[in-house]
Amino acid sequence: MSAPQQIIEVKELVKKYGDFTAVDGISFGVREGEIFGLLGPNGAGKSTTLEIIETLREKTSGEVWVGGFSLDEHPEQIKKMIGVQLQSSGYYPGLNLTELIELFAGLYNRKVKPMEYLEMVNLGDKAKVRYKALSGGQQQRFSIATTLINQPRIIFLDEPTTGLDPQARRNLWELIRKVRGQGATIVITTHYMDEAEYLCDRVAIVDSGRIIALNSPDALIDELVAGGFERPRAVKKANLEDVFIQLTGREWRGD
Ligand SMILES: Nc1ncnc2c1ncn2[C@@H]1O[C@H](COP(=O)(O)OP(=O)(O)OP(=O)(O)O)[C@@H](O)[C@H]1O
Repeated sequence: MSAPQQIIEVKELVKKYGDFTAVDGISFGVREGEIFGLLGPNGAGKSTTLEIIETLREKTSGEVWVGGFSLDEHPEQIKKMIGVQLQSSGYYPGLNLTELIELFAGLYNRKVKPMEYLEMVNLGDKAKVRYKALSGGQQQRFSIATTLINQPRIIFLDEPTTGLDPQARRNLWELIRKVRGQGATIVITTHYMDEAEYLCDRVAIVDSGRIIALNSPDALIDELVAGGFERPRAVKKANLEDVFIQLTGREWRGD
């Protein structure tokens, strides 16, 4: 097969759990430097797809390349170039944030200044606080900091804003954009349409283990409108979330 042109290439990926097909022949490519979204409802197969690319889950069939390396032949090379967001259960509850960053750095065999990472995600004042004492938004920001320690070319974020309030979500969106601005490619799963529209350069809409559309959010909307679609009522220039943010402020707070 010819050499892949994109930083991630997925071809005809299938994952079965017994008789159930969770991922049903998915193919897509991710371009270097983009924020690529897997958008779909609960159970669509987004996490399964992500975990296979991350080398954390066995596939049933299909092919995956990351940074030119085949998942079947060079999973170790792939692990070196990716940053994976751990679920919160993966953190030692008794360690403070500085100690946790040092622990990760040790795993990756890197010397780092923990404060640089904490400041990047606006947690400099929490350096001596334990992970479990953080709020939901702070925990998500911290977990993004840990994905950066390995200086990865590609960062995978699985539903990074689920359960956060509007300020915390928007703060996290800005953080994700900042990380991309430093040169990383980002693959994100979400079931929030506004998140995909705001953050992603391109999205694959996943449903029942298949990709049913893939394009930039603008192009997908334009295609729909070109097909004669009209919203049933006039579109307002703001939504309730905008009202909430306007009233309660945009600044960092105890999120
Ligand atoms: N270990 C497993 N054994 C059996 N079925 C599984 C397993 N893991 C996931 N599934 C099933 O595979 C389907 C896809 O799950 P997956 O977690 O990939 O979906 P998702 O799109 O990420 O959804 P969510 O947003 O709910 O996380 C679901 O129906 C789920 O129940």
